[in-house]
Amino acid sequence: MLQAEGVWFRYARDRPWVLTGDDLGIEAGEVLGLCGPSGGGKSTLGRVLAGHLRPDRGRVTVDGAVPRPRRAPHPVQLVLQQPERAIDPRWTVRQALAATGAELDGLDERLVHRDWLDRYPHEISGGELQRVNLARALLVRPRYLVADEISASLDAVTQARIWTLLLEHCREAGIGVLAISHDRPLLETVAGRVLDRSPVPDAAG
Ligand SMILES: Nc1ncnc2c1ncn2[C@@H]1O[C@H](COP(=O)(O)OP(=O)(O)OP(=O)(O)O)[C@@H](O)[C@H]1O
Repeated sequence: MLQAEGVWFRYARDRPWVLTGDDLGIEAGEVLGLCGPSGGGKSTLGRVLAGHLRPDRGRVTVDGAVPRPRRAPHPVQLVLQQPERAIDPRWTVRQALAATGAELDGLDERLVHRDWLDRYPHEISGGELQRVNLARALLVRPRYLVADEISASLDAVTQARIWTLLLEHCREAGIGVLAISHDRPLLETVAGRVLDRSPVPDAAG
């Protein structure tokens, strides 16, 4: 299980608290939706869960232990809205995937077609690039995936296609997913349950 236990976080000592004792649990293979207004702290929570930000108080555990990836990839991978920011434009798709250190044998070819491998990011569409971005996160065999607005800039057909492929992969591999979006109908379609995050009232620390 991926668990946040009493997590507090603020970006600096002189900044307000964004997370104030948050608790959250995701079972292996579960898809949990996280909804809420802009600025409510959804992305911040996602980044804390994926180990990109360290909580000021509280902890994040995977199966009861705080992940301490040194050479191994983090068991919680984070994928964001804009794949063009995540993938170096000077690398081909193959190079971007290989940079994870994982064998390309494990590539999910439903997500990434072979004939995209030797193209550069600008030579595939935005939806295709997001599929590469997801495949890259899945290539390192995470236990959990935080999908933060991954389909927000895509048309409805592409959005549905991406979620279908992603959920299929995660179901087969038993990967738990935190789907973050401001789009509640989308979350109700893809997730088994949906949590609402309200903005933090002025929190004392
Ligand atoms: N790098 C940062 N440095 C300082 N403050 C930040 C940083 N990132 C986010 N914040 C602040 O933290 C608060 C929560 O932001 P966050 O991005 O987590 O919310 P969100 O619910 O994901 O919003 P949105 O739906 O607009 O993406 C906001 O007040 C935001 O301004």
